[in-house]
Amino acid sequence: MEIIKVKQLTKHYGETAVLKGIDLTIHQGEVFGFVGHNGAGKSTLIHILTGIINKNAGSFEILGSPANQLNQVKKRIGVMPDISNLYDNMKDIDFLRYMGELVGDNGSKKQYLSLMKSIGLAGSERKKIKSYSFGMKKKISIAQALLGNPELIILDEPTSGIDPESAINIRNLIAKLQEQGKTIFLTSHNLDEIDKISDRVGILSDGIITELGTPRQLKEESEEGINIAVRTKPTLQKEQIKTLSKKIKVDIKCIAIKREYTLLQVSSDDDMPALSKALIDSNMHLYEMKVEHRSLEDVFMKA
Ligand SMILES: Nc1ncnc2c1ncn2[C@@H]1O[C@H](COP(=O)(O)OP(=O)(O)OP(=O)(O)O)[C@@H](O)[C@H]1O
Repeated sequence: MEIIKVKQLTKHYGETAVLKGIDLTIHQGEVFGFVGHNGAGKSTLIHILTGIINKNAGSFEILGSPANQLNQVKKRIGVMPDISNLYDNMKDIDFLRYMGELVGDNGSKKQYLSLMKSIGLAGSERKKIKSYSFGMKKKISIAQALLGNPELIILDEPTSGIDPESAINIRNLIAKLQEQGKTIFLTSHNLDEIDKISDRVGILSDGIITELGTPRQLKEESEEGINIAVRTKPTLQKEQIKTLSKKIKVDIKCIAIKREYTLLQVSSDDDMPALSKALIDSNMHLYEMKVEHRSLEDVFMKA
C-alpha cells in the first residue's frame, strides 16, 4: 500500500527554486531515510506533505488523500514539531496530555510516562519544558509525534543533538514502530544511522531526488573498484605501490595513506591473492588487509 505518493512536485521561494520536480513513492511499513545537504529542501518537502506550506506545482497523496484533502488524514500522521514550537511553560507530562487530546489520544498518566521512558526521558517527568536541554526538547518532540498512534510518522532530524545512548534508544524505537506496521519518513545528517535503519534512502540534490534505493543498492552502484586497506610495518608508500603494481602486473591505485594504513584500489577482488603474496614476498611485515566497502557517505559525496 502506498502511504506517500509524490509526483513532479515543485516549490520555490520567490525566485529561488528549492524543489524542482520530486517523484517519490513510500510504501506501508517502510523506514525511508531522506538525506541532502543543509538547505537542500528536506524540511520544505516535509512542510508541504504535512500541509504547513503549499506546493507550487505537481501533486501528492498521503494515506490515499490528495493534497487538498489532507485534513481527512492529519490525525493518522505523527509529525515531530520544531522544538521552537513546544509550549515552554507547560510541564512535560501536561504537554503530552494536552497534545494527545488534540489528536484524540486520551492516554493515562502511566502511558505518557511510559512513552517518555521509551525515548529516554525517564527521570525528567514533571519538569517545565523551558527547563529542558536541547536534546531533551528533541526527545519530547519525538514523543509528541507518536501521540494518537499514527500510521505515518515523520521525523525531521530526530537524533541530531542527542547523546549516543539516547540516539540508540530512538533508533530501537523506530525499529519497534516499524514492527508494528508503521511507516517512518525521517531525515538525518548521520549517514551511518540512515544506513542502519532505513529500508530505502533518497538523496535530495539540486531540487530533485538524484539517488533512490536500498542503502545496499546505492553503495553497490557507486563501486568502481575494490578498496583495500593494508596495514604494514613500515607503512606502504606510493613509490613501493608503483613497484608492486609493475611486479604483479596489476593496476593498483593509492587512494590515501592514513597513519599505518594505506588505502589501495584494485579493479577486482581477484587481484587480492597476487597483492597479498607480493606484500609478503617484499620485506614488509603485513599485519592486516581488508576490503573497505563504500559507505553511504561516499554515495552522498558523489550525488
Ligand atoms: N520561508 C522561507 N522563505 C524563503 N526561503 C526559505 C524559506 N524556508 C526555507 N527557505 C530556503 O529554502 C531552502 C531549503 O530549506 P530547507 O529548510 O527545506 O532545507 P533542509 O534540507 O531541511 O536543510 P537543513 O538540513 O539545514 O535542515 C534553503 O535555502 C532555505 O533558506
